[in-house]
Amino acid sequence: MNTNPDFPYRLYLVTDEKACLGRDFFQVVEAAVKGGVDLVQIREKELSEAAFLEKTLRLRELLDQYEVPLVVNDNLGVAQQSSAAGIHVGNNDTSPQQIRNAWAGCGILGYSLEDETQLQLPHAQLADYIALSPVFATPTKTNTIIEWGLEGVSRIRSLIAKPLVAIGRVNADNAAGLVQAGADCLAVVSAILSAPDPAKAAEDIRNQIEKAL
Ligand SMILES: Cc1ncc(COP(=O)(O)OP(=O)(O)O)c(N)n1
Ligand SMILES: Cc1nc(C(=O)O)sc1CCOP(=O)(O)O
Ligand SMILES: [Mg+2]
Repeated sequence: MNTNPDFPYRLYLVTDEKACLGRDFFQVVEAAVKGGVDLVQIREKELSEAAFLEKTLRLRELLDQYEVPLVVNDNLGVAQQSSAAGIHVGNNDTSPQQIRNAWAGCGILGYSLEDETQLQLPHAQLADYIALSPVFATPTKTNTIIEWGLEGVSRIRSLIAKPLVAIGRVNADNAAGLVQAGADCLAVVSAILSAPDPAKAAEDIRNQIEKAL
């Protein structure tokens, strides 16, 4: 288990307005934070650049009240203009090298690992955390390549000391196993945003994480 003081986060909410099932986006995210989410990524793939920036600024204002950092998915311009805490990128996005060169204020740089050989890339070496993409296949994001599974989490844990984030069909039933396998932080979309009670769903996952630490 990683105790990196620069990445103390355990429960990472990744947004998707569709997953809120028609409920108010900001109220659902706020409930999740009250339930134990300690890091949020805004990931809204269907918005225009202007709408994404506006939503990011509004979400930042909300999260600032709880001292919960906001990470922006993919979009370096929006991340910089909103003074977000950081950015998450995958293998088809702006590279971590470009981000480090262009944005001195980037506090949290996340990178999606889809293949063990990518650990050797500068992408992985420049990242503040590595996301295992995905630990379990999920209908929320289908353009993925592999499934790491618990065995993949353990293998990557044995190879690197960097914080490891598990994403993909994470829920209260598999949370403890993922932490025991070596994940430092669990990233969740639907098990929280689509839950009847998002605060309780976050609290249940958080409790499983804390028990397994
Ligand atoms: C925490 C976290 N992990 C993985 C991803 C996926 O990023 P990426 O591979 O760039 O895919 P998109 O999210 O851009 O569709 C993520 N966003 N967050
Ligand atoms: C945003 C994202 N990235 C993934 C990856 O594998 O890189 S899986 C994913 C969505 C995770 O949604 P849910 O918690 O509903 O399964
Ligand atoms: Mg991306």
